[in-house]
Amino acid sequence: MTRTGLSDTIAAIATAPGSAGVGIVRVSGPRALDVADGVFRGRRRPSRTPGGRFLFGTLVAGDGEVLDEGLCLIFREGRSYTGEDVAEVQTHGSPAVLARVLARALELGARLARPGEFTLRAYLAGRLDLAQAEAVLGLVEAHTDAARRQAALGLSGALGTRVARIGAHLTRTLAALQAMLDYPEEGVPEEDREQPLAAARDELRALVGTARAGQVATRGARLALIGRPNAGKSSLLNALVGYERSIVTPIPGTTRDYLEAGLELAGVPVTLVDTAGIRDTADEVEAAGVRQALTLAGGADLVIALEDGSAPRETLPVTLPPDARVIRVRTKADLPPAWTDDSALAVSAVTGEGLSALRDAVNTALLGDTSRSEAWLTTERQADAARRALDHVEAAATLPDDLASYELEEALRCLSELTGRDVQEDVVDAVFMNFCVGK
Ligand SMILES: Nc1nc2c(c(=O)[nH]1)N(C=O)[C@@H](CNc1ccc(C(=O)N[C@@H](CCC(=O)O)C(=O)O)cc1)CN2
Ligand SMILES: Nc1nc2c(ncn2[C@@H]2O[C@H](COP(=O)(O)OP(=O)(O)OP(=O)(O)O)[C@@H](O)[C@H]2O)c(=O)[nH]1
Ligand SMILES: [Mg+2]
Repeated sequence: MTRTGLSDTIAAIATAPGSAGVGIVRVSGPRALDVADGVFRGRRRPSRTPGGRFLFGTLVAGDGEVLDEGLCLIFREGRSYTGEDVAEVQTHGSPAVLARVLARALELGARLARPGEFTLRAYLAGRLDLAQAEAVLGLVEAHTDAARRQAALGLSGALGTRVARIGAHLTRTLAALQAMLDYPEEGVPEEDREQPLAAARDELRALVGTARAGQVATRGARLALIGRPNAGKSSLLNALVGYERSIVTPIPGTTRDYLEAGLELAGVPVTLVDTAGIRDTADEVEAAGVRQALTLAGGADLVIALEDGSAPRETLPVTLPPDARVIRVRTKADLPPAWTDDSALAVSAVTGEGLSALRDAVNTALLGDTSRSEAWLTTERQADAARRALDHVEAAATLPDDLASYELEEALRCLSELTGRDVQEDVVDAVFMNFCVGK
């Protein structure tokens, strides 16, 4: 479906809807410069202008009415974002102007671009690999610096480089195995096959280990605040977001329905979820809130388990997720402690004590010790391909040479899928489905 009409000339508004300083209509394809000739009037015709130039002039409707003044940028085939002839008409950023310029381009024979079609064309022209195309989408959607950094790394091809390094280890191992099968009497030194295989395995494990951080950085994370009534959950949420989002009273059982608040923690978009205090209760409404709290804890990326530090300790009547997904907090640290526990962070919502240590702990729990300068796996598609590659590599280590070769070839296939050199059309289509029109 995405693959029909790829030699058409396409047009779309490339800037966000609404008023802005400047707005852009982008046209790409074999007739892009003819379309530009029809809508743009300047000292030269776009079709007579070399690539890499821009012209100043007016934008005109079919009946000659001047729509706006603006610029026309000219890119020639082979030296443009899509690889095709491209004309960009840059107007004042008015939705009314942009709508008329686009309408004129369609009148002149362009068709409306499908979502992601400019970037799809760049991919099909070999100007971007699939991981880079995903990074373009990630950049467009990046609302935090952590998301932007990973997308920019992906776009630069850093993920592709990391994957290629693993592929090179696998190819070396395969060559050694092949030599052993072809010339068994000659023998191949142990280090020629064991070492590259171990290197590939270690690097793949590290790469797979970045998937959680990569998805958290791009998609954000949900953090559930869990504890007994009066533990200080709502107060902590308010302290973290910096305003009175949730009702706080000295009465246990204040929060019944859950509520959410968004904030940015260490560059990661975080949704904090305040929940009802967990206890056995005969109150039907409160009991429903308690059940909801347990469900929310189960679905969260990270649970913050709060215990009142100013009162005798009572264990939480719930099974928490594994340690990596829980941060324990002793609340009300401004009051004399009724108990202490080294595994619980002391925090006061009143004085702010411990809040920055809590932010650090959240950051570590979400992003781990993954190096920030290396490219991460940022989509589930990438993570899935890397995990399958790792499975094959781990299988290869335990198998006789001929079967190991097969596993390594499969692993290489998964890696090339990751960067998009060997992917099914429907996988490519699924990636571009998420794009907006104009990208
Ligand atoms: N106005 C505008 N800004 C934009 C884009 C765009 O298309 N238009 N981009 C789009 O998303 C991004 C920039 N990406 C681009 C990537 C390659 C080329 C390009 O024309 N490359 C040619 C020529 C290089 C050169 O002259 O040195 C090439 O690689 O051959 C243009 C934009 C972000 N900013
Ligand atoms: N001194 C002190 N009091 C606190 C602190 N945090 C919460 N409190 C008090 O503890 C009581 C309960 O606080 P909440 O934040 O409503 O507790 P909660 O866990 O949301 O309670 P429920 O919604 O009932 O489950 C209130 O009287 C708060 O003022 C703190 O850090 N220091
Ligand atoms: Mg509350």
